[in-house]
Amino acid sequence: MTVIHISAECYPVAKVGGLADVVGALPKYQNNAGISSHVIMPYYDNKFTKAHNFNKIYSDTLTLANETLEFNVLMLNKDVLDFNVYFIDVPELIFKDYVYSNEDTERFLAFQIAALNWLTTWNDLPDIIHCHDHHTGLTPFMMQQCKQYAAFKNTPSIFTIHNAQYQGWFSHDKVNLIPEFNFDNVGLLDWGGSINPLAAAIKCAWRVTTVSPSYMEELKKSANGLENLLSSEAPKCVGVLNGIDVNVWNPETDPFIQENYNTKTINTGKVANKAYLCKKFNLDAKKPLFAFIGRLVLEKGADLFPEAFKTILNTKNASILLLGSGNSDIEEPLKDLLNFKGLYNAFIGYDEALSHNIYAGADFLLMPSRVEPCGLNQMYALRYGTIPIVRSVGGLKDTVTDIDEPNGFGICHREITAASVVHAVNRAIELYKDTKTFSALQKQIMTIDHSWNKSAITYITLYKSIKQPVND
Ligand SMILES: Nc1ncnc2c1ncn2[C@@H]1O[C@H](COP(=O)(O)OP(=O)(O)O[C@H]2O[C@H](CO)[C@@H](O)[C@H](O)[C@H]2O)[C@@H](O)[C@H]1O
Repeated sequence: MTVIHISAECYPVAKVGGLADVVGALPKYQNNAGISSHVIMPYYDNKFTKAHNFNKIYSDTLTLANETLEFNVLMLNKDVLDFNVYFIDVPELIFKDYVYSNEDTERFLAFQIAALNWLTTWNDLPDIIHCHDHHTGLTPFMMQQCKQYAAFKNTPSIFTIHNAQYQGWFSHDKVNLIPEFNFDNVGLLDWGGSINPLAAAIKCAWRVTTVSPSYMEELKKSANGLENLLSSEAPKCVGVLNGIDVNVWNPETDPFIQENYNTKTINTGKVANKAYLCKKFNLDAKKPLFAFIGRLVLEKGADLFPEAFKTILNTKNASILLLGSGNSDIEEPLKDLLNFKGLYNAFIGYDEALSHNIYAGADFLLMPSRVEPCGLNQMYALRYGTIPIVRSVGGLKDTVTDIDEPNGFGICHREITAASVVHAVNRAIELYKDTKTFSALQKQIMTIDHSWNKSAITYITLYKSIKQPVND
């Protein structure tokens, strides 16, 4: 069975967030499980592509409205990433040093058209086309409806929703960017008067998955306008919990961290990694270290931090370190807290190596998300013996059990308020003081298996079960 993942991001080639981690890991685990799994992604002019050699394996032109654009398909050898990655290079549109921009309608449509144009030239068509998020949301529609892709009418498409907040909306004025299709079916593209790639994918894909079972249920009640669509398409939708790449995220071998450790050496390992972080960021290593890594947006609950952190820092009972960037309304008050010298620090930006050091050196990881389709950070934290403090929502609800529950190992809260974050942190401080329980918990959480092994097989079972679109 040959599966093609189509995605805007893939770690380590281009990463903005968790989408890259999933697309950079799932194909590896699927190949290990015995199928042939590949990735098609845009070619960006970034650090990774500059450092690697590519073979040009195909060249052609594509039509985008009235424009004819050249494109190339470049290939990176399987030995580099443990799976084949094919890069679509449309020099006029995609060859840039960023992943997302405000020309994305044209860029990602050109990407999807080029990918399908190239795939139609394959002698044996892939068995499954697996698309990820709205940037590839028009692919299931084009496979089903566009004359030039008639070859794909019987090829199952899977669409995974990593985040339904972003839908890729654009005006019907731009419908002519999409290759010719029977205009009677234009309604498949529409939701609420705009072309909505996410909605089109939910309507046209043979199966839809979300990245955790709880998120699937939550979307029926809150999906940025797509609630009714998701409820009516429920028979073809299923939640499959993300996994993590336990080779990339392994405290025993992680090349980014200061001292490698395992369950036997965690005590000294944690102390060394925490000492490094505290020295680098001028924090008090004697206090429990709370960290946050992620986008500074409402979705992640980051707006609760200024008030919550101020209350916590005033007690002088904790050190706090934050890594992320996002809305300036949230960034600014977080920068104002820098006057709590020795107790608080923030790195506003993106730094992959630092994120590994934080998972390794922090005692607790904060995730007060309003919405969390799955969340990978809590699973990375567990693997590094860092106790997650989460709001029980989406994938966080599916992966973290509160210490007061049977077999619990994390700290959970329900409310989305600064006070509930403070309350959760105070519970964590109490736990930290009980050194015996705290230390046993650190060891216990490192052994929880969140590798992709199980979910990679769940996806393969899903692929194999698909005989026809659910609505036929
Ligand atoms: N400033 C920074 N510097 C360095 N690294 C940073 C960083 N900010 C974030 N990261 C890293 O980016 C990834 C974030 O992954 P998440 O799954 O938590 O969130 P995201 O919202 O991007 O993903 C969406 O897709 C994923 C995958 O399906 C879902 O798990 C999630 O719920 C959904 O919102 C992690 O690897 C994290 O370490």
